[in-house]
Amino acid sequence: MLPVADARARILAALVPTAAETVALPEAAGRVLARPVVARLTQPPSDVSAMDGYALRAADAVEGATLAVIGAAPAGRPFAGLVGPGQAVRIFTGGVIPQGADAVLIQEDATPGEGTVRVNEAAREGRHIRRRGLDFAEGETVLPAGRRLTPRDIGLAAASDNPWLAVHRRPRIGILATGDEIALPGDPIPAGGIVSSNAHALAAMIRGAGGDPVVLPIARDDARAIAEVAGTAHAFDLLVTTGGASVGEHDLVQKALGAEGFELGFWQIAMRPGKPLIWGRLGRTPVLGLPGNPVSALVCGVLFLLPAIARMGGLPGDAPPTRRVRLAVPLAANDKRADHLRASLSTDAEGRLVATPAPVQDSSMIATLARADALILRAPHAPALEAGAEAEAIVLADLGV
Ligand SMILES: Nc1nc2c(c(=O)[nH]1)N[C@H]1C(S)=C(S)[C@@H](COP(=O)(O)OP(=O)(O)OC[C@H]3O[C@@H](n4cnc5c(N)ncnc54)[C@H](O)[C@@H]3O)O[C@H]1N2
Ligand code: MOO
Repeated sequence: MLPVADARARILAALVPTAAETVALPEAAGRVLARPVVARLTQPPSDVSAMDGYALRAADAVEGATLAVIGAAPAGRPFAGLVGPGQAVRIFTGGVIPQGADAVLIQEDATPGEGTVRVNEAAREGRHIRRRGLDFAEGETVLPAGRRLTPRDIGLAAASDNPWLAVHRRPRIGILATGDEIALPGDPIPAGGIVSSNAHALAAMIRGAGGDPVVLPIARDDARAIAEVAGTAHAFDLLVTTGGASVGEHDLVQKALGAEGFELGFWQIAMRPGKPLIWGRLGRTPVLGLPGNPVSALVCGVLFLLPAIARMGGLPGDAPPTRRVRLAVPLAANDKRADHLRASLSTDAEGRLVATPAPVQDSSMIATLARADALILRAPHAPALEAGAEAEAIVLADLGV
């Protein structure tokens, strides 16, 4: 059985980022840049005033002086003339500093007269002037490739006059749920059957992580039904299956896809839940075979599918971030499989996170997973821990899961 980190490294090594597509700015938030964004202009384009007041020569602006006001420079309407000795131009925030002026006297420090202004406080050279190019210059790379675009980045792309951006295409991911016993929510449920939750939960996880999920019709537990989807695999950047990953006679995913040319990368991870995870390739399409148990499928989604989507979307695809928590109860020593205990979080009097594991950790219990805030990580053979001891945990809300 493969360690979790090795499995993730092998999955990430086999994936490549999707090609670039061009999208308009309103579509670009949350997408990952495939090419850098280069400023198409200099910002600000000229020296401009940072305040409402008077543009003048600092040498003239001594306390008590009266200057002639020879014009105005509102934002967007520069004053064409020259500011000479003893002169000033009325200026407003964002207005271009007229030639000859080297300071701005704010209006709170001035008294306007008839075509004049009295200086009540001396102005310093350069004061309240934003220099040309203060923010960025034409030709400068303002956003690097590989960056997930924040709303602030969208503002910068707009300010630098880039209405279209090259971003990685959303990875298109097929989801195939398998099993004779499963039915879609709302459909008739066969005797002894259950309603499929995995495909819906995985689709939501994929969409939230920036992928484009396609839920395929449920495949029955016979080799022909599963093999049928092999024909559609080429349409996807990744095919995710759930169920049929384990060792029973009805666990057919490897066998059925094998007849269609499936090449196994690895199978079985030293982890709980999620041991029977399958990784391989069908033609050019990578295949991630998740276990059928809902908690196993979704924990594997957090540990392997989210990094895979990040990698295909143009990001590095790191391990999920963890935080240090304190245990509310003691934990027994762990066995040889890395464990991921579903836990609720609270905050103690010192503001530290405290984790309480659910009393029953069965991998079929979707309600327990839905109510959990975190997965407490237990390394293989981790020793027993006292209540109050520290542990690492994945906080599910950190991942939007
Ligand atoms: N003898 C052994 N038995 C099992 C082993 C093992 O090592 N030796 N591994 C166990 C572990 S661990 C897991 S996890 C499960 C995973 O098995 P499969 O991936 O083959 O999943 P299924 O048998 O198809 O289903 C398991 C369970 O999950 C339910 N299921 C399936 N699909 C869905 C769905 N789309 N939505 C909700 N629930 C689903 C299914 O009804 C079963 O109850 O194997 C253990 N067995
Ligand atoms: O690993 Mo299974 O996922 O323990 O139920």
